[in-house]
Amino acid sequence: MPESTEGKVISCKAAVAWEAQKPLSIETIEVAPPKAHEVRIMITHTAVCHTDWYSWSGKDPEGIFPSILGHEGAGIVESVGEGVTGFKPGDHVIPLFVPQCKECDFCKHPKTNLCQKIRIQQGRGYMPDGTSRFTCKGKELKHYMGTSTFSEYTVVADISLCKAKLLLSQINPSAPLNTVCLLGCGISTGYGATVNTCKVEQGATVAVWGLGTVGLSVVMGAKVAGAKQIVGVDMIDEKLEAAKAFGVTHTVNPKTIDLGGKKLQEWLVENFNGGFDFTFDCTGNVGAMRQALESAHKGWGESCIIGVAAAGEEISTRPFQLVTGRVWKGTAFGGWKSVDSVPKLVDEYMNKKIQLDDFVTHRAEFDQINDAFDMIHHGKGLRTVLTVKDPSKF
Ligand SMILES: NC(=O)c1ccc[n+]([C@@H]2O[C@H](COP(=O)([O-])OP(=O)(O)OC[C@H]3O[C@@H](n4cnc5c(N)ncnc54)[C@H](O)[C@@H]3O)[C@@H](O)[C@H]2O)c1
Ligand SMILES: CCCCCCO
Ligand SMILES: [Zn+2]
Ligand SMILES: [Zn+2]
Repeated sequence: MPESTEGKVISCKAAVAWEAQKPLSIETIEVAPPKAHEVRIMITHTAVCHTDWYSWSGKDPEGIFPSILGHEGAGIVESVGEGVTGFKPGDHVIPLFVPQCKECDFCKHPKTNLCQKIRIQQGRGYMPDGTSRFTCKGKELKHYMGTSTFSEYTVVADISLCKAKLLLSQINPSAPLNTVCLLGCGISTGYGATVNTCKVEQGATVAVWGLGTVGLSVVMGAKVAGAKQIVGVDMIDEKLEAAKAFGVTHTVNPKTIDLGGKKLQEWLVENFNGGFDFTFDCTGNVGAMRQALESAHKGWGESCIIGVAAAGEEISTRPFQLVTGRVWKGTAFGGWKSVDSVPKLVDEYMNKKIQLDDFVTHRAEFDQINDAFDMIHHGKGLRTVLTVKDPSKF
């Protein structure tokens, strides 16, 4: 049994983002013990979400450097700070970039999951007390999205963490951390956008722009909800082909389709019975967002923005699109009240109501993190899951 590290600074490996667009550098960093209402976690596995790449690109105002990025991870509690009651060393956990304090006005409101308790400091790259737990070569490193999973050890607020199990059952030892880490962001988001934000119903028609992990989890949610038609839109033919296995019934490549001089949304409205009950943007491209809105059915169509556009980008449409009954909305983390919901998603996976395994197209070692960034940026595969610190090896 390794010597206890409780209360001590831990030196460990991390992928440091020193500057925007510079390859992440595997360094030895120091991780301070958790303060009150904080938890220190050994990260066993993490994936790379497109948002990690977006923040790394320098276009994200909350992409601060130097920092430890990463927000789609899972791990094991190493130690807890004063006042933490819901976690103990050894618990299997998933860090949450949307916290749930259950005290703020947002947590108390049924229409949102956007807990605001630690929002300001999290956006500044700090823990709730306004300081960092990370240093490297004498320099302070910022936190990211309140999770920073690109490190063998990280520290999160206790309201930004949930157990990888249902709240009422014992720890679900069979929940594989190397797969349920995906519930930390992309899959929970797309699935939640469908079942929470839009409440897609049996027999609905759906169109999804962007067939990456988020888009395909929208497709999975639409299938679970009983949609009768799911149109997938992507510019990469391999993505369109792969999407059929997830439940897409029709595919459209905006780059190659013959629109007869029409806009894509006009063509879709003409060829798909006046448009769709629900459309989703999972690209981050404001042009695609407009196509999605204007492909929603007149009178009742709803369009949901999930994609994160570059800072300063704006969306536009003619007001008449909304006057005639279309609804434009958006979602963060699929509307899930995170601490309460993610353990239930773990069980939905374990009970085969939703699937995660097919979203893992690559597995790699932590040192290969830059390859994973390159792959997500070039639309190769879906999720690469990195083994950060393998618990079986010590
Ligand atoms: N709102 C949230 O809570 C939340 C959560 C996770 C991810 N995101 C965002 O969702 C988006 C998707 O994330 P991901 O990890 O699935 O990314 P991804 O890169 O795996 O998938 C994006 C897909 O969109 C396609 N695409 C890009 N531009 C397009 C266009 N104009 N028309 C059609 N297809 C286009 C790409 O080919 C790719 O297949 C990103 O913007 C990400 O930042 C938001
Ligand atoms: C808060 C909405 C953006 C979060 C994107 C996570 O990938
Ligand atoms: Zn994400
Ligand atoms: Zn709250």
